[in-house]
Amino acid sequence: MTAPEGTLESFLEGDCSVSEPLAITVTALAFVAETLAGVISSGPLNGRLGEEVGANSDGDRQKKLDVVADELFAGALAPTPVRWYASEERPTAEMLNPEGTLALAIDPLDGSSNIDVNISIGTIFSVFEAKESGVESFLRPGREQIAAGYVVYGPQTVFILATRTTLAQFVLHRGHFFLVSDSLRIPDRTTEFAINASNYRHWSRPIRAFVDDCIAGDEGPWGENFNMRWVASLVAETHRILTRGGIFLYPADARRGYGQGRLRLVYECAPIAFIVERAGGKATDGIDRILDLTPSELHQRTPLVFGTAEKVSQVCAYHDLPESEVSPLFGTRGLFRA
Ligand SMILES: O=P(O)(O)OC[C@H]1O[C@](O)(COP(=O)(O)O)[C@@H](O)[C@@H]1O
Ligand SMILES: [Mg+2]
Ligand SMILES: [Mg+2]
Repeated sequence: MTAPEGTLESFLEGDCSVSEPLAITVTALAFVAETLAGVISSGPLNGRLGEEVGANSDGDRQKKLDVVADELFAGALAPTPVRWYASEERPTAEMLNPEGTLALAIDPLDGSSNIDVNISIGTIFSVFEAKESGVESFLRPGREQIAAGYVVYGPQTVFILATRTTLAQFVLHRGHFFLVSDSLRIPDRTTEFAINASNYRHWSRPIRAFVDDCIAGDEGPWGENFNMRWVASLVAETHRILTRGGIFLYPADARRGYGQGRLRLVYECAPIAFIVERAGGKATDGIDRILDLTPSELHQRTPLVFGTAEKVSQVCAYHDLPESEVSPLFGTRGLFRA
């Protein structure tokens, strides 16, 4: 076994981009992540964690573990410098510590549909300097984040932390998160894409055209074969792309309620975009940079396309193609052929 390089605690102490309030907050998040990892790994021995217990303010069904995770995070963060807490599971931002200087948005449990089937799930978080009100603290462009991260509860429990200057990966081992990498880079080339293909008929023409051209493989304009993955846990897809490259798409589609896709800007897309950019990748809504979008409400959704920079740029280019080029009747998309 490789000797661990140090713990999350020692990393937080030694990294000058981590202020004391941020270090205390991240330590509390890691404490809950460790607790949740234990709860999740016992599965049904802890009762039915995937049981439906209601719906959140956004209309999503809530599973028991969604609620348990939200309460654990809110409880652990209450004595930290977090002034404003915004969660997928709560209608509005809530004040935790009136003296606090930070605002933290969280998807306490990401990938809820995978709870009962023992597939990787996770937590996503985003940190800003707090402003006077909860609304002002979160309804601002994601580029103003001071840190973001995620946890994957999978075969390994992995904690990813991005600050304005660093991106570090830790793995849980015997009660401590150990540093395993501080130089994650998304590979520059990829032939792997991730999208829920069951929605094909609901997509816009540029998205269909891009996916058609990936599926066409070495007979298509890119001249190479692609592989496809869909885990249905954003954290797991992000971690795969951070590790071996790829492109993820959750576009807008024509289904009722999916006009802005499925994923939430404040506590899913913005933190993932912050991490992906730190790793040299790109994150857009298909056209515009995610980190430049200003949300108008806490639970706002946005289409999300992220991963290997070259591929994400190509999706933007498909949106600029003339209608004739993305028409289903157009068999030989000329513009991208070598
Ligand atoms: O079931 P679909 O439509 O493929 O959506 C899967 C997506 O939904 C999510 O589960 C949404 O997150 P939550 O589980 O936190 O609501 C993402 O993790 C995942 O990428
Ligand atoms: Mg989620
Ligand atoms: Mg969730």
